[in-house]
Amino acid sequence: MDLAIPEGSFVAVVGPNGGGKSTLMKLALGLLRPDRGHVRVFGQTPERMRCRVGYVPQHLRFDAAFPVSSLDVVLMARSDRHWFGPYRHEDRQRAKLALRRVGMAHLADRGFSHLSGGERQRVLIAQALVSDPDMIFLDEPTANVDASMEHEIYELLRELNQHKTVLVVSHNLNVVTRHASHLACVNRTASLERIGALTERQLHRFYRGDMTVFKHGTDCHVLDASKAMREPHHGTAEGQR
Ligand SMILES: Nc1ncnc2c1ncn2[C@@H]1O[C@H](COP(=O)(O)OP(=O)(O)OP(=O)(O)O)[C@@H](O)[C@H]1O
Repeated sequence: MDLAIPEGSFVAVVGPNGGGKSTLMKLALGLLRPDRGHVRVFGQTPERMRCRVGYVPQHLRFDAAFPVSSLDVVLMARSDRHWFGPYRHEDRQRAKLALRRVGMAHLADRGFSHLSGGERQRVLIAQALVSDPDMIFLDEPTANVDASMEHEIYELLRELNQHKTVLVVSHNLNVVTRHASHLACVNRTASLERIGALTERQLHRFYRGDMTVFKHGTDCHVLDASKAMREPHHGTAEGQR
């Protein structure tokens, strides 16, 4: 694949299971090394630029039932700065600020295991934000949350996108196409398109199966379900928002 992510964009990474979405993110983070070719992040190797990239992985990296508070979870992202000794005042201030940015300051002392799925996801986003990265990668951040929390999380990402490049893996095309500026279709290869330029045929090619594309209204986010049922291929060839 040959892919260049424009700075400041909001990229939804889509594609079938096993297509390579998580692998692509891990390559860009320097967690995996490519067998061939090279990856550059802000013109440097991913390892050197890791401090400028925040990451919310697909699966929790620790036991969610472990007795730690929301603040502790966010602070964990600062632990690599000083392996010995307690966190510094600056670390705590940054962690509190990150929790405030995701609307979780009031639950800073609550046990992580006592949070709802959506609240946990927000804390994990705060963890990725604590060092104020220029780019944030999120791997299926709304996999276990309801539609309303999913909407809230995407609104938050859109807000973050005012100052940061955002890459989010999702299987919910209907939601991501409302928020993202670009779609990266990944299925062993990859292509990047502005949302408005993507065609239904391209999506078929990447998913290799049947799928229906809905055209979002430009001034209204509520689909008329009965109309959609009568016109199942509402989005037709252009299939954009
Ligand atoms: N460490 C690894 N070593 C070898 N193969 C791997 C490794 N990690 C993933 N793979 C394989 O690479 C392919 C792509 O996996 P990846 O997790 O990137 O897919 P994905 O698009 O994120 O899938 P999903 O939507 O199911 O999360 C899969 O066939 C997977 O089995």
